[in-house]
Amino acid sequence: MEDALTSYTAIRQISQFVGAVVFFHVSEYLLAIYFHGRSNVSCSSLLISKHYVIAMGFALVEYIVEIALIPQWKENWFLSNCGLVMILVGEVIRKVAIVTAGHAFTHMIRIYYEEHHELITHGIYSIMRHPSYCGFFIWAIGTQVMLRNPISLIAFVLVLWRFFFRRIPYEEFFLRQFFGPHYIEYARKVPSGLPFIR
Ligand SMILES: C[S@@+](CC[C@H](N)C(=O)[O-])C[C@H]1O[C@@H](n2cnc3c(N)ncnc32)[C@H](O)[C@@H]1O
Repeated sequence: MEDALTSYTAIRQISQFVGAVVFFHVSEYLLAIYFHGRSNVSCSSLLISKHYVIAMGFALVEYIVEIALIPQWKENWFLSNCGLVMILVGEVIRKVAIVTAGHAFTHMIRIYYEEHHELITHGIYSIMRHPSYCGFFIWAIGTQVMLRNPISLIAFVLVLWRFFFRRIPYEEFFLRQFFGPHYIEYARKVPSGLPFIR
């Protein structure tokens, strides 16, 4: 067990995982401060919820059990590197979305119209309506492909898809209230950016 955990494979894959997670959360927090000001940003912008900690904790436990029992399984570097590429691509898509939306981007879904909230339809928002969700979806699944965690991979796909399947209509209910026909027209032309979600 100790040998497996101190192997090159384990050290590299766990470091990549921890690095990806730390970079994701710290950069989300710093961007929120940049666009909304320190006094308007709370620790919730670190995006660390109870469910998230359970999911990531489960993924780490799965990784440790599998590398101890079937270390050769973790050594398919082609797939692991594909996961690393997904992490980078997902991170870039998400951050491009945040920077493009700027002040309009809030971690909590706005349920009241705020002055200066403009509808963003340019840049990456002209390709998909929910680029930050698309980016997070790719990023999170990429972490499990990189770790070569089959159980967590399936669980992440199902749980995240269901989460966005519920969140997007809720968010868009308010966007239609705020921007009326402009949002309806935008949503008619531009896909959501998540598979099988209109
Ligand atoms: C967590 S952000 C996610 C934004 C978007 N769903 C995405 O994936 O890039 C949620 C906030 O963004 C705002 N929002 C979402 N789409 C928007 C758009 N096209 N223009 C302006 N604000 C938007 C919503 O009102 C909500 O408060």
